[in-house]
Amino acid sequence: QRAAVNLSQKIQNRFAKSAGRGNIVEDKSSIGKTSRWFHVAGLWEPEIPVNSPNLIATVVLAAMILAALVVYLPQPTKKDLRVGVRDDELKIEGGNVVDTEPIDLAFEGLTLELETKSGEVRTILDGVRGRAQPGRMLAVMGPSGAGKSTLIHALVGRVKDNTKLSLYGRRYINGEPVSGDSLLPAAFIEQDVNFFPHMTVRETLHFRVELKLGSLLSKHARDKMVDGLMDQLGLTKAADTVVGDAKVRGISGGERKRLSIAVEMISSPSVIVLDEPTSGLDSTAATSLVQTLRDLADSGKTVIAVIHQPSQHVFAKFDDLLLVSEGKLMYYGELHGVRSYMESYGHPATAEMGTAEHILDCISRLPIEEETKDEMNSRMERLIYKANSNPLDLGKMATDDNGTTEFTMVSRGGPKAGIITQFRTLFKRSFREVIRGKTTLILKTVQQISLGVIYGGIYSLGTNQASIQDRFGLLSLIAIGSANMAVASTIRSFPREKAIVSNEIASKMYRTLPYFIGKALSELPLVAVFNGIFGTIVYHLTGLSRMKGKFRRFLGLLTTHGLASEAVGLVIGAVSPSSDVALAIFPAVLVLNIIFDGKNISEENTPRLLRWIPKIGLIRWGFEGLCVNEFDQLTFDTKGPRRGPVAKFGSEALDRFGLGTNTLGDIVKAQLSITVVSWALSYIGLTLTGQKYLKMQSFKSDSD
Ligand SMILES: Nc1ncnc2c1ncn2[C@@H]1O[C@H](COP(=O)(O)OP(=O)(O)OP(=O)(O)O)[C@@H](O)[C@H]1O
Repeated sequence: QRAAVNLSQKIQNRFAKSAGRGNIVEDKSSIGKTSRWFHVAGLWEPEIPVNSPNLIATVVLAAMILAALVVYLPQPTKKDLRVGVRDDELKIEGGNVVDTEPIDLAFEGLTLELETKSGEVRTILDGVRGRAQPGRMLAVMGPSGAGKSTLIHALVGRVKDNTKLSLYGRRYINGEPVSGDSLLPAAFIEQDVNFFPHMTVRETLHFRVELKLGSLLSKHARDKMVDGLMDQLGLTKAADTVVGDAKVRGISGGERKRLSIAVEMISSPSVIVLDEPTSGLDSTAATSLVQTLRDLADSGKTVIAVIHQPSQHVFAKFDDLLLVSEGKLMYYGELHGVRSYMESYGHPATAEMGTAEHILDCISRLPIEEETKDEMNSRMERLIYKANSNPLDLGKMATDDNGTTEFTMVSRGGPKAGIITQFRTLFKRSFREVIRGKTTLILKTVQQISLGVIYGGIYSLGTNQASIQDRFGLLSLIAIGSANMAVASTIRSFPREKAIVSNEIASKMYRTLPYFIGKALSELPLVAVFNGIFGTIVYHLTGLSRMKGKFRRFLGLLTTHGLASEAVGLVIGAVSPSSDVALAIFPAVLVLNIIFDGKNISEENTPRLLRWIPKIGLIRWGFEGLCVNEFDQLTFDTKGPRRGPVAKFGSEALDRFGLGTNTLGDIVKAQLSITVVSWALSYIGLTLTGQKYLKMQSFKSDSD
């Protein structure tokens, strides 16, 4: 008995010490107003001499200002355009975008080298040349891995920046050389274009038209343009169907391809470059899509498309052909001449064999019929030699300076739409996505209700001493559970959205800031609703305190906690290149947050270097807020079952974990600070991780 009394005394002493510790740092009156704010946000620690948290705040603010300056200050125009080719300044006449000037695109010496892990250099493209002209369609064909996709990315200036890659070559537009860092003003349609799945075809086009042409067109003219584009690309039937994705049933594969062309056609670009537009389509859909491209070419556009195993119908719609194999040019010329060309080099096709199939056989390093290995190699060498030595007119203009002066294509200015239109349009899109994801909405509702019922079925809080432990346990689980859910759902969806958004920002449709504000605000109502559902059930079933105002404050605190958690999810998503990376980072972030949630490790025993973590801890502030709200003014029976020392008042119970030194106001401010700083970090992350492209250096031989 004596030992038990001693132990109890020891524990009480320890708690008393812990309660005292809660007051050690707390002479807030001596801290100025601003410092107090930092203190609340966990960014100020008066008694730590090296003020690292404060340093973090300063660095974050400085980085934000720098990022804002980089993004918002007018970018200098590199060099004026010397020829009639325009940048992305659009001209509008009679409510329509005036067709941009036809573009004749020629290229030579396109070479891409990759430094492999062993230090060797692998040549992915090897001096490819060719020409694409207005009113004509150029097909790029070759075996798998030949370099077709790389070639068209290089042509438009979109080979992703990578220190292991070196890109060489020269491009000419209407005979004049363009600089290596020029992004061609071309519609570039990748193989898989991502769209927001819950928007209809019409809404997707409206969104783009509004942001791309902004105030240049009236509402009526914008509607007319959207109808015109749908008509031109055969999308009228699907106008009011949602676009969909792998999970959401939407328009067909062919219609998706058409939509990706339609969104690029808004600014009526002169060049249309497509990476395998027919892949995944049946032969009727493929033929009909290529006919649409044919119509565009006939209207004066320059069309370049990588095609894979085309049917004879599809193949015959092209005018010119560029064949590559192992990164080397195998043929460039008119399409109708290729069969006889191969025949003239000793590779006749049987009558029943399709031309496309035959030429792929001719340019693949695989034996044709009885061919020996040497014969196969000599066939390849002969074709490579001929393709590269045949004279080719690139339409180069004679210039005084031997064509060495390049002109740079730059996109002048920022988005066409004003900042308010950008914000309004982006908010509308985000909100629509949030509320139209019916399956997600239903699942989340069921999830919140069942969680509330589970907690309600387990916990039954009274006012005895044991209920103190139950209260702490329940509130801790609520804080952990709702943070986990909010962060996880944000990082699952955001990286995919980021891919779309980064492209849209890169094409100067809008700025990062209005996107962020629109996204954050659009999610707020749903955070409040779901927390409301869960909070109402759990609050009433478990028997949390019914004192006046506490339930309302409980819901408010859950909402600010949810908001802060979503913001943290956004940072993880913004700095991660993919969902997989984000999901890999997430457990570590969550575990750290749980460890330092305020009750799992005491402040005294926290390694000194890690003491800043609880100050910015998501769960710590959520847990503390819920506890302060619940225990405030609560009294407990001093008899009956108990865990640890007796606490008559709620404040004594709070003291056990060193809680209760911050007011609810302080806690909400801390949660809002976490939210704002997380938004700022995500904004910086998104701005700094924007896509960069490799600059094309002049010919390989020049630089060797
Ligand atoms: N950034 C890169 N890093 C490493 N290898 C690359 C890179 N870009 C291209 N390659 C390699 O270059 C080769 C050509 O790739 P590319 O995608 O251009 O081929 P493709 O002809 O379009 O093939 P497919 O028809 O199968 O799509 C491939 O072997 C690819 O792995």
